[in-house]
Amino acid sequence: MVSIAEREALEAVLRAPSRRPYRPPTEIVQVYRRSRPDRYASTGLVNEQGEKWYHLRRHLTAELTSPSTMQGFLPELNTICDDFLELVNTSRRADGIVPGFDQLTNRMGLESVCALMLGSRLGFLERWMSGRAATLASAVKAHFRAQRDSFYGAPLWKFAPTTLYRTFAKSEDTIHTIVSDLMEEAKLKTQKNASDEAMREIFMRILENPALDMRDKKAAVIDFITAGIETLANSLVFLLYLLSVRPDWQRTIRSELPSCSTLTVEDLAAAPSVRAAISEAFRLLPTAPFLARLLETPMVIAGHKLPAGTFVLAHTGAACRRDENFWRAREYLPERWLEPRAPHAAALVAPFGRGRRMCPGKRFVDLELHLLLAKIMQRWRVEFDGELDIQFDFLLSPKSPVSLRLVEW
Ligand code: HEM
Repeated sequence: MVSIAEREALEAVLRAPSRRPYRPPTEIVQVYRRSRPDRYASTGLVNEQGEKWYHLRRHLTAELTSPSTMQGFLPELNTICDDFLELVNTSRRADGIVPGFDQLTNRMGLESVCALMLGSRLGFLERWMSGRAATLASAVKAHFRAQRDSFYGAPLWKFAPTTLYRTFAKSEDTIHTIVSDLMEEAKLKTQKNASDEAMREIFMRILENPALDMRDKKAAVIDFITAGIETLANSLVFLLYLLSVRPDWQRTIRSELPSCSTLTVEDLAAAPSVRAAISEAFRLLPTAPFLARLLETPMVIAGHKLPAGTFVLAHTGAACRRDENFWRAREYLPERWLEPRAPHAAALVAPFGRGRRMCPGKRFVDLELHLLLAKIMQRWRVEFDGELDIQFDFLLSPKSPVSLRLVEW
């Protein structure tokens, strides 16, 4: 395995043309799914390679990456964000502190990604979650942790069904069962009530696509849900934490926003300070701080010859913190995105990856983070005491629990 963080090396690896980029799979998912052909026709979009990956990508992501589908989802997303703010408000103490803010953002991630993928609201933002919502939330967490541990720990699970492997299999099993039930329910609801087409568009397109095996459809929903929740939740925590040191920027954001609660694409476009705040948070604290690739052709990097098949970790996050790539690189300065000061190697900021394997959730996340930040700033300013504890948890994650303060303007 080779790690790189130099600008030229990163550009060479991430810009190498490839029709079917090879990202090393998470082996525990691969092994488990191959052992369950009754449930899985493939290892899924995140872990497949080559033609099979291309087939899944083509049929599963067209709607998700379409600007018009996302615009159609905007009214629903406005409501989901408002419900999240209400949940935050009810959890807020008299001094403005919101204990366990990270848990709330996780519920927000679950509700919005499930609404997007299943076309119906599941109740993760209700004050008291249903038993099924709580079970799904903890299975998603266990699934994620087990993947991380299988990646970094001793690979004993490859030789015997260790506790780690059983935990992973149990979480995958729980998620599969719940997602199967939810898909059935969502299908029935859709047949009964065709009024909310924008919200159901992605789900129905996937469900009705004759080119996809039903097992792949379920695996896709599982993969989208598990890929989207922690990433989204962590990004919101990091964004608010970084912004807490810039009360002036918070005031600028607020001054650019209207006071109405339903925000449109035009409202967001008229607030460039929101975009700048988000871009800067992704530069300084990206939840996915590196990208993994397998070289398809031999390459010479910094004078070293690397053969085809080399596993490369491209540390875009580390490169973004170097002064040779960004002016005052270690500081949170959203203004750099409105008036760039050299050096400004914007191409190194790749929180959603690069090329054809880039995150298909990017457009959705962009919209959701814009809405959330705008709505929070309309109502409160954010304060944080001290430093946020961050751990490398497969992704960069805040060490739980996170408490921040939301103060009325
Ligand atoms: C802030 C939130 C998110 C971040 C930072 C993020 C980041 C990433 C990154 C870095 C990759 C790897 C890209 C590459 O190798 O070039 C990826 C892949 C992926 N993401 Fe996301 N993601 C986020 C949210 C989401 C959401 C909400 C969804 C689903 C709705 C999603 C679904 C996926 C899928 C399915 C892949 C695999 C794509 C493929 O291999 O073709 N992600 N994401």
